[in-house]
Amino acid sequence: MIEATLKELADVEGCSLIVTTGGTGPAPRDVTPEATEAVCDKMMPGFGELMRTESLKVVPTAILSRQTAGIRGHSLIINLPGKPSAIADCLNAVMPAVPYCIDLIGGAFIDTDPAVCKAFRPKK
Ligand SMILES: Nc1ncnc2c1ncn2[C@@H]1O[C@H](COP(=O)(O)OP(=O)(O)OP(=O)(O)O)[C@@H](O)[C@H]1O
Ligand SMILES: Nc1nc2c(c(=O)[nH]1)N[C@H]1C(S)=C(S)[C@@H](COP(=O)(O)O)O[C@H]1N2
Repeated sequence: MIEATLKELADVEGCSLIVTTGGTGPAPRDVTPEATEAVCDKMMPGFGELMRTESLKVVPTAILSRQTAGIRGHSLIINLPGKPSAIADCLNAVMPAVPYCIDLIGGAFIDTDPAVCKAFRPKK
């Protein structure tokens, strides 16, 4: 079901950015990273690495999240944990790199409010 939803958002709805919440832990029902890998053409391990690194500054149990990210067509899929504070910690960590990543995969041009998050695009 997660796989079908991710495919629909990417292929039918044409979403440039898809974020999932929850299901990244070790419990039997936590299968979001598996569903993400199953539908992606290419994995982006740096996202999970950075999100866990930042989350570790907040909670030692950050290592329990298997969150990852990947590319399907012109869509970037990012896994976030289910806890609202974890969502904020993780999105704040990776968001500056998201617009440029979406540029590189041919998605929509993403602008951010610099007061909230300053997008980083390397100078051409
Ligand atoms: N919209 C929300 N508002 C407040 N708290 C939330 C919300 N969504 C989830 N939470 C809390 O965040 C925690 C983890 O969220 P959630 O249960 O969705 O993730 P999960 O990975 O599916 O977890 P589990 O497999 O343990 O059920 C839970 O303690 C839940 O109460
Ligand atoms: N920033 C942050 N990351 C976090 C947490 C948190 O409270 N804050 N909780 C951890 C815990 S306790 C778990 S079990 C994993 C997986 O959470 P999920 O199953 O809701 O995705 O995320 C981890 N990452």
